[in-house]
Amino acid sequence: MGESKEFTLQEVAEHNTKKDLYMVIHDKVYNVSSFLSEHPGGEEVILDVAGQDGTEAFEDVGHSDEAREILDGMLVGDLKRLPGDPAAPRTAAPTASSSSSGSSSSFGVGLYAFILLGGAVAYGAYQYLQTSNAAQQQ
Ligand code: HEM
Repeated sequence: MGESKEFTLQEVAEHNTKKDLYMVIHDKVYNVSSFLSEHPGGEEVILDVAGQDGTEAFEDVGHSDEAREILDGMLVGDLKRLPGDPAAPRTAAPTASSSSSGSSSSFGVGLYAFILLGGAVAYGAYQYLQTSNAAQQQ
């Protein structure tokens, strides 16, 4: 423990050139410079996330296990998120099933909870108005 190097997002952002290119995926920091010209998806897409968090870009493509093994060989350390840094993107973990269609479910649950809560409040307000109306009419 504690042996691997830690980088902040600021430090990763300094490595954003072709010859010195770091990239964050799932809060790990990779030095991708040597792989850039070999990437089957082209240099451009990787340069787009040079020095940044490329988790979403990487996972959106649905990269193979082979691609993840290549990543392992380029690991240089862990990302250290500071207070105020953007939170880690909520994409499927590398070990999750190959289907990428479930990523919106957490939002769905929150939305249902919100609607239920809103309904309960509206019902309570309605009941209250009914009773106070009835009281006035007597
Ligand atoms: C350093 C991180 C990355 C590694 C190691 C990597 C590796 C690979 C590998 C091995 C493939 C071949 C297909 C496969 O095995 O899945 C591939 C394809 C591809 N990659 Fe990446 N990739 C990386 C980052 C990215 C990023 C950030 C994007 C941005 C969108 C991207 C876009 C693509 C696309 C579009 C293909 C498909 C190319 C095709 O089939 O014509 N990759 N990548």
